[in-house]
Amino acid sequence: MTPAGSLLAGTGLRKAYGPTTALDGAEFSVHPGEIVALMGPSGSGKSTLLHCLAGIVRPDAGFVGYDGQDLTGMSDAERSALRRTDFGFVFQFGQLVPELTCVENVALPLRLSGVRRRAAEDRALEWLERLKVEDVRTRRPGEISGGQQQRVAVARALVTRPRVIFADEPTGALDSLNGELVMDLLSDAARKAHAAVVLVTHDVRVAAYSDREVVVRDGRATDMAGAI
Ligand SMILES: Nc1ncnc2c1ncn2[C@@H]1O[C@H](COP(=O)(O)OP(=O)(O)OP(=O)(O)O)[C@@H](O)[C@H]1O
Repeated sequence: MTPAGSLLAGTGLRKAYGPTTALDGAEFSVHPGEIVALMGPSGSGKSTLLHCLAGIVRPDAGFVGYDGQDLTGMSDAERSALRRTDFGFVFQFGQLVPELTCVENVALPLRLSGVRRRAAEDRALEWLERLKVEDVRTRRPGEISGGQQQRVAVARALVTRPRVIFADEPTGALDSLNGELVMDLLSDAARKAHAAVVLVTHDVRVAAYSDREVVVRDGRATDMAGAI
């Protein structure tokens, strides 16, 4: 169902929004432990491809295979359960729950999978320390900076040790030092925990952390290694 050795793969993915073709037969695959950067001009379909691969957007045609399962054939409930247990998300905006403190936000995915409050918050605090935002643990997202929010969101994405990490401009709100910190932690997730990491970025410094760059243009994806 997926190319040999790959953990996640999309084949013949098509998606239109009204008259706009966002994906036009895109192909993509990623192995465990591999970091792939999706690059390309604005509006070329990078985010749509990421969202299809993550089971957030259902493609009009084509299929997504994950670990021997057909993601496109699953019900919404099955896909949400899979996203919670196996996937981690780092998006630039709007992912923290405004009513919860930062430590509660990071602990949330663990709580949803049945970990007790104390243990979940201990682990959440360790990740806040790794991201150097432990000092904002009792504050709510509206009371901290955009860059701090992004680091809290990275902590929340990594706390469950996901098998696939989807990151859309993961360093967009960060200065270069904190950008490096986030990229080092995403690299660790790939190298040490063998997570597959799919990154959307315009930043060549971020892309430099990847093993492979895939260029998306007019809704099609081309592996740069194959193009050389
Ligand atoms: N929800 C939506 N409704 C309507 N059109 C959409 C929607 N999402 C994306 N599109 C359109 O689909 C095309 C691909 O968008 P997408 O966001 O995937 O591109 P992108 O490469 O990620 O762009 P950027 O680099 O600017 O974030 C664009 O023409 C965009 O306007």
